[in-house]
Amino acid sequence: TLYTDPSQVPAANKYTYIIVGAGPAGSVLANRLSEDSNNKVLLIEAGPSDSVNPYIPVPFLCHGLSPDTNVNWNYTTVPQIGLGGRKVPYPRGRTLGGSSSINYMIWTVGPSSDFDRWAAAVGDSSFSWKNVQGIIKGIEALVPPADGHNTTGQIIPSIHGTNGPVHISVQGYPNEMDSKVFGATAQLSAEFPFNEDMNSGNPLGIGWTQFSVGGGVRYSGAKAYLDPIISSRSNLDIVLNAQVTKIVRTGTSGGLPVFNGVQFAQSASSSKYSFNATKEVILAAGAINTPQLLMLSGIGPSAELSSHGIPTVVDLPDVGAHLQDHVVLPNVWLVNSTFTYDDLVYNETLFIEDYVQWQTSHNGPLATGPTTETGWFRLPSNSQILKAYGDPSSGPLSPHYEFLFAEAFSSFVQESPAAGHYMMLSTNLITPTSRGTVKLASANPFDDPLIDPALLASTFDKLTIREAIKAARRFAAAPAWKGYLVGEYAGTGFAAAQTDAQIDAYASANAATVFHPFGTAFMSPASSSKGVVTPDFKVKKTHGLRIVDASVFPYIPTSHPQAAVYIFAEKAVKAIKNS
Ligand SMILES: Cc1cc2nc3c(=O)[nH]c(=O)nc-3n(C[C@H](O)[C@H](O)[C@H](O)COP(=O)(O)OP(=O)(O)OC[C@H]3O[C@@H](n4cnc5c(N)ncnc54)[C@H](O)[C@@H]3O)c2cc1C
Repeated sequence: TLYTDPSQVPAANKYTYIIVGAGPAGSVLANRLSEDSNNKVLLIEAGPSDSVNPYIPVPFLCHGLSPDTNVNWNYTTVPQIGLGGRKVPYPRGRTLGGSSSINYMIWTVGPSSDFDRWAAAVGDSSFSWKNVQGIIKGIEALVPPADGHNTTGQIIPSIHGTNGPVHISVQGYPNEMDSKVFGATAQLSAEFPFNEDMNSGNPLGIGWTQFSVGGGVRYSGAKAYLDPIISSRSNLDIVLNAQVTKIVRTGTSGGLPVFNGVQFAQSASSSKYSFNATKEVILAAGAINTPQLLMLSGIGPSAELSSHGIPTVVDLPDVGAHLQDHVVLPNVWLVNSTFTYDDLVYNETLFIEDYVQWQTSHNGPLATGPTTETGWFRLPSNSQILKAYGDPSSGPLSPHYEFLFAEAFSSFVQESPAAGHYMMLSTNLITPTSRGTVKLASANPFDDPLIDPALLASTFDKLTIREAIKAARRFAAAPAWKGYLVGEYAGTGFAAAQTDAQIDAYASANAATVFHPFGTAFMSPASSSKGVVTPDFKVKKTHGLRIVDASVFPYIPTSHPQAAVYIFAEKAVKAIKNS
């Protein structure tokens, strides 16, 4: 049953599992745990249905879902030291599908070494690359792009799943820039090699972006895992517009506090409702709201809790610590072209034509994701930066920085100019050594948490993004761009940023988040005094409570991370079913 208001859930209902948050992780859990008809499952989502915003299913319109929309928590960071004290928007999805309903849909599983490093860090080989292959194939269904073109040479079908819930495709509708990107890749292949499929375990090089898009439609966690079962599974209840305000301690077992109750409400002024799970409460509220909720419930660093008058039930200092995020720096070039996606911003008639085409056939330019090529690179092995600061990557296949290409103006700091044609080649920092925090602003669950992703805060991060910008300029100097790239855009300070000091100042003034918070309730061996959850996703020093979402990763994926979240969630299901 789908309830749109907390007051509709019958008070007499009994649940085996209560899941908090309907992002990709929560959607996987709700589907898999309700496969067993003996389980009665309640999925609680703070936001509304994903049907309230018509842009959600339209791949290219992901740009219109952040910031400040009705399916978003619309957070802002605290002032960022590495960004000259700027605060930056920090969108998180607040609807069925969570952030996978507002994200940019880039689908990357990351390097094999990420999985092997997680396995080593948590002391459990089931997380290794070799051991998650079956899980990855079970999640994916590789499908043709919306324009149906032959994808030979763009993707290796044999490494993908064919029958999973999340549809995956390359973008379709090749544009003018694509041939230039691959021309430059061929010309400069020693530094920027072509990679036919970056989801093979080796992402390095430049290739076609794969998206969680099928048939021209976004595949969010909700579309993939909830839509197919929402009306048929009588043992699954979903309640929308219900914000969990506290995880409730219901007793003690074996000397440990049992946390299998939840309290939720529609808003600060509305009534509160409480339910207990007979087995477990599973937090899947994401890397920002999961630590917030733990702290509101007395689970976290005791000094932080007592500063807000919250009694500590379980002292876990790593709750809200170790926040890791990727940094985006959109670099813009002017291009010599009569059409780029900028025209959709300038020409309303054209936009409406394309939108109508998408509405009638799920086809056309809006049926594709926003960034047609992606590249992953390492600092050179003799790099002074690696010598001085160590190598934070997971191994020789793990990238330090990324290129993302889009045939349009893009800046997180400025509005689009009123005219002109542009290309964006963003340089993204993938292995940050900075660590930030999520803290409470107050004991009121309806106050936004204080989010400090510490963007570009460390010297390693600053020096690496500087090298990435220089690499992007080397790539843009390839002969293939001649006649197409006109010059670097001046308005963001890019063209004028030539000395190292100028480049650093430009990066600090223009960088923002790639929206990938991770690690705020990280996993470690059960015997370790560090960390928040055990390798079977149980919250340490408690009974009846697990966390399954982006919070639990000991290191941020060196990729776009949604695939890793699905993989961890499918792994967690196995752990829950086995216990
Ligand atoms: C704008 C944007 C673009 C992105 N682009 C990409 C991309 O292209 N590729 C990629 O791989 N990744 C991308 N990501 C990241 C990716 O979407 C996330 O890593 C992933 O969704 C995290 O999943 P999650 O289940 O941990 O949390 P979330 O997806 O954040 O879901 C958490 C859910 O819990 C709900 N919730 C939170 N608190 C409560 C509460 N107290 N009570 C009830 N419900 C609650 C939220 O409303 C939300 O629905 C992007 C993210 C954003 C925001």
